[in-house]
This record gives sequence, C-alpha cells and structure tokens, in this order.
Amino acid sequence: MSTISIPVRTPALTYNVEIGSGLLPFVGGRVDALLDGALSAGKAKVFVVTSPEIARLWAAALLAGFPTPPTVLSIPAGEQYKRFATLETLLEQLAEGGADRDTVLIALGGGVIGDMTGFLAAIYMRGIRYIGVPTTLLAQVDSSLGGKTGANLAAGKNLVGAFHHPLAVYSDIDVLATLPAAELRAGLQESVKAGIIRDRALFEYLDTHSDKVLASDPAALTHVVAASVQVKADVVAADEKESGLRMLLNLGHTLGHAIEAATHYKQLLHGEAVAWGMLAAIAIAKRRNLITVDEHDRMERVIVAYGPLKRFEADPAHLVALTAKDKKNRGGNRSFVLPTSIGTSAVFKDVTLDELTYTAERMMAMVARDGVA
Ligand SMILES: NC(=O)c1ccc[n+]([C@@H]2O[C@H](COP(=O)([O-])OP(=O)(O)OC[C@H]3O[C@@H](n4cnc5c(N)ncnc54)[C@H](O)[C@@H]3O)[C@@H](O)[C@H]2O)c1
Ligand SMILES: O=C(O)C(=O)C[C@@H](O)[C@H](O)[C@H](O)COP(=O)(O)O
Ligand SMILES: [Zn+2]
Repeated sequence: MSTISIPVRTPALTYNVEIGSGLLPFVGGRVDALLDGALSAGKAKVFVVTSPEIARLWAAALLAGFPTPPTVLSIPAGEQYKRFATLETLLEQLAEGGADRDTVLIALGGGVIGDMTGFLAAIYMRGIRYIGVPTTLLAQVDSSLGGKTGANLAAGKNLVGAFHHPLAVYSDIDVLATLPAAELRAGLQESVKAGIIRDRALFEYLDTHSDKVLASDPAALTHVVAASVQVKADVVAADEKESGLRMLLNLGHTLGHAIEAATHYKQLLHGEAVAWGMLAAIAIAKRRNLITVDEHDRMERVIVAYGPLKRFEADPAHLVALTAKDKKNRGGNRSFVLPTSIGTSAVFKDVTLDELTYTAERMMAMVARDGVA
C-alpha cells in the first residue's frame, strides 16, 4: 500500500497526516507502534468515538486492526449534536469505562465527530491523546488537522473549544466511497477555499478535473486531499493559534458561520454555508478591485460547480449582526478574509458594516434566485 505522509509542525509537536487507499485496517498497528507497543502490552485503553451509521459502515475494518478490541462510543450524527450536552454524555461514558490519562481516543467520523472528540481529549482529565480517522472529505481535507476542537453554542458556531492536536491522522480514501454526494460536494468547498487563499495549482486542478473529483475517482481525490492538507499544514505551522495568517483558513466562514447559527445548524451543511460565504467574500473583493472581474467570475464558477448552492432562510441584517460574534474580531474591529488573486488572500480589518450589508443582501437575493431547494 502506498501512502502519502504530510507532517504538521507545531511548536510543541510534529505529527503526520497519512493519506492512502486501504489504510483503515492498518491504523491499529500504526497507533500501537506510535505508542511504543502500549496497546499490545495492555498499557493503554482505546475508545473509538463515532456515529451509528459510520460504525455500521467502517468500524469493523478499523477495529480488526487493533491488538485488543477498543470500546466504541456512539453519538447521533449531525451538526445539531455538536453541543455540550453530547460532550457531557461522552465524558461520563469515558469515566464509567475506566478511561485514564494513558487512554487514547480515536475520532472515526466527519468534522463533527472530530471536533468533539478532540475537545473531549482536551478536557478529559485535563488532557489525553487522540487520533484522527476522518471519514468525510471535509474532515480529510481540513478539520482533522490543525488542532481546532470544540462545540457550538446557540449564540454562535464553535464558540467553545481548545487547541489540541491529534497524535496522528489516518485518511483512508476508500471510506469516501460511501459518503453521500452532498457531503462530498460540501467538503470540496473547503478545498476550493484552500486553492483560492493559497494554492492556485489546487484551484486550477479543481476547476479542470471537476468531473473526476465529483465522480470520486480515487487518484483525483487523493490529489485533492493531499494538496489541501499541505495548504493547511503550512498555514498551521506558521500560525498555530490564529494570530494572523491562520485567519486565511476562515475565507467564507464569517458569513458562513453566521448562516449556520441563523439557521440553527439545521438547514445547510458546514461546507454549503461556507460556499455562500465565499461567494459573498469574492463579491466584496471584486467591489474593492482586489480581484479582476475575470478572477471573480472564475472563482464563482468553480464554487457553483461544486455546489449545488442550497436555499436557506435568513434575514440579511441578522446575518450581519451575527458576525459581531466572530472569533476573529479584535479590539472592536472585524477581520474579514478576502482573496487578492486566485491563490493569494489577505485579512482586512476595514470591512465596513455597509459592505457587509451589501454583500449579505446580494447573497440573499442570489439564494432566492439561484438557490437549490
Ligand atoms: N476543526 C477544524 O479545523 C474544522 C475545519 C472544518 C470544519 N470543521 C467542522 O466540521 C464540521 C463538519 O464536518 P463534516 O462536513 O465532516 O460533517 P459531519 O461530521 O456532520 O459528517 C457529515 C455526515 O456524513 C456522515 N458520514 C461520515 N462519514 C461517512 C462515510 N464515510 N460514509 C457515509 N456517511 C458518512 C456522518 O454520519 C454525517 O451524517 C462542522 O462542525 C465544522 O465546523 C472543523
Ligand atoms: O483551521 C482553521 O483555522 C479553520 O478556520 C478551518 C475552518 O474550515 C473550520 O471551519 C474551523 O472550524 C473554523 O474555526 P473557527 O475558529 O472559525 O470557529
Ligand atoms: Zn470550515
């Protein structure tokens, strides 16, 4: 089996994101080796956190590779469960199951499972280790690395959490075969984002290979996952805690997160909300002459190609009001990520309420006109 390993370098540790087909049955052995044989020696317990549907599809292949059977904890699927109530249930289950400071958690699932398992690992006994086994395209290209973990509040997206990196990430491209098409498309919007902010070659690839990518061609998906992970690994290495450069990974998220909160995390997938947020951001960039009309139209075409852009209900003024909760805001100023070309971007602290209102109203007009039911 040939795999690609991409290191994520942080001040405290360096870990690898391993990407390949047929990786799942080998994860147990790799984790045991990473822990110097602690699993086979019975010195560390493993808890796999997942959801019933993912467990049905992929848990057997993962569990078979462990020297001793891990305990499986299951939570319902969906963004609306990325909440404290779910975490509390899991924390009690860890304690009842005898998890201790040597325990290792495995996140088997998409970004919701990954963000919550990472947060569990950050707070259980003040911090234990975890491993990512991402099963959605979104989690493979973005959420499984970088150490942002957390949960949502009614007031806003990801308003609680901790920076806590995994020990390693194992991305098996084969698991994407069972992913619903809408989830694949939503995840690919984070790759489009990575291309727009920092990697023109990735953007061009997504533009010119959309047929193969959307048909889940394994070679095409492997390329997209590896290139997206490289973008994120480079950004995280330069700015782990998001004091500057890392904000670029938030392109489309200022309004995207506002849409998710306004719709109570129920109407759109995260990547679908980010797609609308990116359309809004490129509209501001065009209006400011940061990008040419041609660049704008090409970005718009690629975002739409990886759509469909789903309809949702929200009041533009409410969306703008929700951006006040954005974690990137500092000293009363909003930080807004805008592209400056295809493959470059910057953080702007002078985006006005008028610009936000213009773009939110324009976006809601597009939702009404072009949004897919
Ligand atoms: N921490 C980060 O850096 C970061 C980055 C991007 C997104 N996120 C977060 O990630 C979350 C979105 O993640 P997501 O898009 O993976 O959604 P998700 O975790 O909700 O998973 C999507 C759906 O796909 C199902 N599923 C997962 N794998 C499957 C498979 N292989 N086959 C069939 N079904 C499968 C899940 O059960 C779920 O119903 C959001 O909460 C977002 O905020 C975090
Ligand atoms: O890793 C990052 O940094 C990102 O911003 C990646 C985003 O795709 C992701 O949705 C992240 O969860 C957003 O984090 P937040 O800090 O804006 O809540
Ligand atoms: Zn995101």
